[in-house]
Amino acid sequence: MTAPLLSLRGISKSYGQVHANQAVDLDVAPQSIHAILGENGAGKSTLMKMIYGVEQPDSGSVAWEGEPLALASPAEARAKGIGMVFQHFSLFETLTVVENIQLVVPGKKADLVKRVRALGQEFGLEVDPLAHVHALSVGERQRVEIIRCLMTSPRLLILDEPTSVLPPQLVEKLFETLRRLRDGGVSILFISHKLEEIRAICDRATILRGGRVTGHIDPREHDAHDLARMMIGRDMPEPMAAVPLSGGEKRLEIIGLHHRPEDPFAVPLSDIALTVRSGEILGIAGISGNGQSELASLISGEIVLPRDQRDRIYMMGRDVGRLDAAHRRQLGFAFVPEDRLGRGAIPEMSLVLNGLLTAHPLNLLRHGLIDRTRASAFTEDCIRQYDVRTPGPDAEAGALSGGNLQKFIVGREIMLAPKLLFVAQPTWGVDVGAASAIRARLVALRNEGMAILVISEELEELFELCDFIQVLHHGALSPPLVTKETRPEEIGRYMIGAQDASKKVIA
Ligand SMILES: Nc1ncnc2c1ncn2[C@@H]1O[C@H](COP(=O)(O)OP(=O)(O)OP(=O)(O)O)[C@@H](O)[C@H]1O
Repeated sequence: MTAPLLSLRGISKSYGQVHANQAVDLDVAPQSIHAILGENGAGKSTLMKMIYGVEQPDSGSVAWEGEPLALASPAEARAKGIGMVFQHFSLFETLTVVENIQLVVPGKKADLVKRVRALGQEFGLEVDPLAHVHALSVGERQRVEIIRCLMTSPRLLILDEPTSVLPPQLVEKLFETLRRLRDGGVSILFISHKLEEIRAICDRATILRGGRVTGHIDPREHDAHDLARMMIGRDMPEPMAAVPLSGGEKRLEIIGLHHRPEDPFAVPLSDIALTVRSGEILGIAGISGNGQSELASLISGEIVLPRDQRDRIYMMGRDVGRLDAAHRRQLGFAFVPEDRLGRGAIPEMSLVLNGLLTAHPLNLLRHGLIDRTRASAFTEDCIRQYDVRTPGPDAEAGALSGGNLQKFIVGREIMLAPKLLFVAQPTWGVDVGAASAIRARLVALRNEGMAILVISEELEELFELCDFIQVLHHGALSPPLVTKETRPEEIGRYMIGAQDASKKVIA
């Protein structure tokens, strides 16, 4: 093998009692796309943070082109030619796209605007350089992160789950970008839970389990089942079979909803209509930035409708358009937002307190004070049932790995036993084993009569979960399509606004 670009030997890192990485060896060859595989909490992000200078190893050595390397900060890593796109974004919401880029990339604003547009077009990462970040969807924010990284011309690019919020069309485009970068001399470290993607794009893979390397392989020589087994150490759980539709009562109904958000960068919604009944799962497909976050805010109650908009949103038979989130929850509504660190959890607070945020009605308070015993018991139950890997209920939410925090939030909301559950991006960042466990749980709840609404950019996920799918495009929803009778390409056509077929639409 040619001399490695980057070489790690015996790298270890602990956080208190948690051994996030133990004696990790890794060689990244020049011009390679190298996958780092492992279940939630296996230590992938920690390892990447050490390579990028965000964290420093407790022991072990790093060599860059054969020379010893010790990085005290990301700025030093960037100066060496190492760039990283994080799983959780590091953009300032109140600044525009180009202002965020200016913080890292030197240059005049006007020139940077031009470069952002040009790079966006070249790599299928279009985003308005003058838009404010707070008005962008998760998918668009990720595009900004990737563009910002490419603008520093890295020799090693670290991508932590880059495809998790990209629609299928853009994943293929991103892969073309990555191949082009590799052919141009850049090496890429690629973290993903999507095993088919790893097989499609990576030429090497290193597998981590419990912070240790369990193998270095060529992923093209193994099928996805093999890879999953190596990662989680056992076979994948079987999908849960859905019982026939019950035709139950309407738990969510939206009728002719128009909404023009105050924010000029947000997507206006027009004539939204959907129904979710007890015992069924409705999925909303679509490319991010087509109105998903606006629709989610209106359903969750984060935004209430103006006085003149009556009879637009019904939950459990009640007009809830003017009710806030807390009142909607009182009716039996629960919600998992897509943005787990901003809306789903408070990173600086313990899991117990994060549990209380929405689960306090489950008798976790006494005389207006927190009942520690019950609150801890609730949190421990959630940790156990949803296989959340953490030292315990007093751990800070922000210290959990991304997938483990997602499992915690999904678990907390399901444990409220809602009549209507709304989940945005249910398995974003969750490893394959845990993702199939979450999906199986959602189908089981549907079988027991819960009404479930799911927003996801992953078509495969929607096809596995949903009875019906509607597609959101430019703020308008397609009619409901019966999942069993619909092919993914048909959904794809609605996603890009090229479909007008009315067949297979339910009455
Ligand atoms: N700042 C921190 N403080 C305490 N523990 C931490 C911290 N960062 C990571 N950990 C712990 O280290 C372990 C490895 O976490 P890491 O984020 O590297 O996992 P991961 O493989 O990237 O997981 P995921 O796929 O869920 O993103 C986990 O048990 C996590 O809880």
